Amino acid sequence: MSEPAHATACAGSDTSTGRSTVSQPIISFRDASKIFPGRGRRAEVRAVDGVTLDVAEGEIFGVIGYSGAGKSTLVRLVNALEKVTGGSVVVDGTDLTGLSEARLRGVRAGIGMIFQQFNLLSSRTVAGNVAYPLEVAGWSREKRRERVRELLDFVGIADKADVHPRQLSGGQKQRVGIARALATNPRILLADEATSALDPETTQDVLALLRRVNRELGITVVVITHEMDVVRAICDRVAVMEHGKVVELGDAYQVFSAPQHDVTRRFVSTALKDRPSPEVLARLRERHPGRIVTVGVDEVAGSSALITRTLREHGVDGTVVYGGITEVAERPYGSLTLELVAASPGVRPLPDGVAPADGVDAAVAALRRVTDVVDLGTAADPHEDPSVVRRGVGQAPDDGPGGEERRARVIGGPARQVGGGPFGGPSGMTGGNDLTTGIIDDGGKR
Ligand SMILES: Nc1ncnc2c1ncn2[C@@H]1O[C@H](COP(=O)(O)OP(=O)(O)OP(=O)(O)O)[C@@H](O)[C@H]1O
Repeated sequence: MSEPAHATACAGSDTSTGRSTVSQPIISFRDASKIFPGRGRRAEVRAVDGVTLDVAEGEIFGVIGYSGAGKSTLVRLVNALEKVTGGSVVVDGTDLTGLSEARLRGVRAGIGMIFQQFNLLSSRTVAGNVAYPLEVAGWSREKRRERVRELLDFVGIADKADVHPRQLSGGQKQRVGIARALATNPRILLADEATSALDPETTQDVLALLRRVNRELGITVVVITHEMDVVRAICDRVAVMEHGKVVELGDAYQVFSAPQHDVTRRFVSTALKDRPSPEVLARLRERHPGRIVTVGVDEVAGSSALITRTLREHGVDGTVVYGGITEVAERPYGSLTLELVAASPGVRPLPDGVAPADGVDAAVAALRRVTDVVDLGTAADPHEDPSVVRRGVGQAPDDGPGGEERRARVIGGPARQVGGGPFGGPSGMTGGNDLTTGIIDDGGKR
């Protein structure tokens, strides 16, 4: 794993945002397990299996995994919609193990939750939905009205207060869900596949709203998803789950740039489309006979200006033939694939002592000193792309001298042992809903 799971203080958010980078955990899982007993011939299910991790106060923490990995069960342990069968979960200093229902209601009051299917009350207006947890909590009519107005303003649907959910788009419904979850000022928001039913553009809008919830209201957000793009867009840290266990845990940028586990590599490859596939590479070689290299671009090494300067110093022309630079946790990350050709001395004088034939080799060596480089050879002498192997089955790459040190600079810590690549209730609702706290539950989707 990328990070000791037992740490009591957690690495927090991006320093460039000016937010605190270290804070105390607001949620702690300690060897937490949830085993659903077998029934008849059905075997027991270890939905959550010995998970130890901390969620830092004020961060956006992602939990990613394929279907059945245990993500939903893990977060349902946080508001005790499911109870641990082993280990413990501590929320905001309170150990939930063995807590009475009355005490649990107090803990739940500090936790909001939103769902993939929104779970709105179809018989109530938008304002009525948002007011619902306030009614349950005993707020006066006047205070409720004021709070609902404030919340609908915050989520950007003040004009929809009097319409019913059926008249709303998916994105608007989720905004109502978010407003309702925030109504009683929770300190934690759990988002269970909150954007999975939305189109890509609406997904971005809702993710931007969740980021505002985190930044402007200081609410810790735990995002469950099966989409690495969601992690890329908003998460500070991420836990990758498989078969009930956390198989990788770390800063989102670090996990993207040096994924350790096969499952993580598969997720990362779905979110980063910057590398040419073998088929694309074959076509590139047909069109570009020169030396093809893929260079990493990130906030420390490999800025395009640095790459251009390095090539110029070696009398080499570089043409971008493929690539993409995106943001991971609001920091630049990606790669460019270049065709390198020694500049003709007639066109541009070579630096002293550089012969045209040496230029490309020397430039590749120099690029390796400033960024991660995958040398794909030429059409006449093609080199295999090790990242195809690396991203597929996880062999450790040889990313050239200085690779570990470079990655350490990128992730802001000491050099690590890494095996990853250089880029390397009421009507209309289902489920059990706690009418005392206004907690809305989707019944665990089962
Ligand atoms: N109430 C339950 N009774 C029995 N088994 C359950 C129950 N809830 C979940 N499970 C099982 O626990 C495992 C983990 O389920 P969980 O819903 O936590 O996974 P998930 O990663 O959220 O999956 P998905 O993305 O499909 O929702 C699955 O095998 C599931 O069938």
